Amino acid sequence: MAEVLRLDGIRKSYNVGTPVETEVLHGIDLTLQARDFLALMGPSGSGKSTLLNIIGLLDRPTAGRLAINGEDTGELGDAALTQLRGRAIGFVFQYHYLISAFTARENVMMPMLVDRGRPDSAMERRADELLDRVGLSRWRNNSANNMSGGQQQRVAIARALAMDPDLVLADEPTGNLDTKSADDVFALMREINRERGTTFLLVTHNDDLAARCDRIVRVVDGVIAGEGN
Ligand SMILES: Nc1ncnc2c1ncn2[C@@H]1O[C@H](COP(=O)(O)OP(=O)(O)OP(=O)(O)O)[C@@H](O)[C@H]1O
Repeated sequence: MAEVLRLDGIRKSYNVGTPVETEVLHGIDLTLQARDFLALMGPSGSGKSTLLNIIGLLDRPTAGRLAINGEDTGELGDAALTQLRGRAIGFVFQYHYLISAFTARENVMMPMLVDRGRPDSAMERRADELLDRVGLSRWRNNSANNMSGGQQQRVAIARALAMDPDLVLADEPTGNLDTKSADDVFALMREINRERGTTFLLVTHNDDLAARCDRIVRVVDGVIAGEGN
């Protein structure tokens, strides 16, 4: 099976070279295969967001090796990292970060615009297909600020899929939703994982949702404290 992500001995310190230098990740090893659906859990301050930022190529580790689709990222410069991030990784956050004055379709087109520069009809078709998939066909011309929290999070999921990523990183994607919307949004991610084989890594504090993932990895004080399912 294809290996999407490999972390070997990832360490991360903040404020390096200052008197308050602190190491918050102390050697993380983790492998994700295509089709994995993994919940990352752990107490507040344990290092989950730090780890997610490193996996998402938004921050670099202080030590250790990170490979995406078999490609070692340690040697890549900033431009190459940005390009790899855009093509291989989709992001869903607790707060959707949609552009509120843009329509649902325009929001979903954003990653394609960043990649290709100017809008074209193929982007529109792709955005419409994705909105159809997340159940929002009829809403494509609505501005994001006229949609419910659950609908906005569905738009954010469609946007995360715009570049057909291998890996979707979701940081408490249902943390801001009522129980029913949270359930629907989780079920949608699960369906997409099964249909497309997209790998998902989900940070959650919700035990019920975690129990519905294939793997649960617990981070405590910057180390992996255990894995179950
Ligand atoms: N930019 C930063 N500079 C210095 N310290 C930081 C920075 N970001 C995070 N930390 C520290 O790193 C540790 C891990 O934080 P992190 O946000 O990764 O934890 P978390 O598990 O995501 O927590 P939560 O569940 O509350 O989001 C904490 O002690 C935090 O204070």
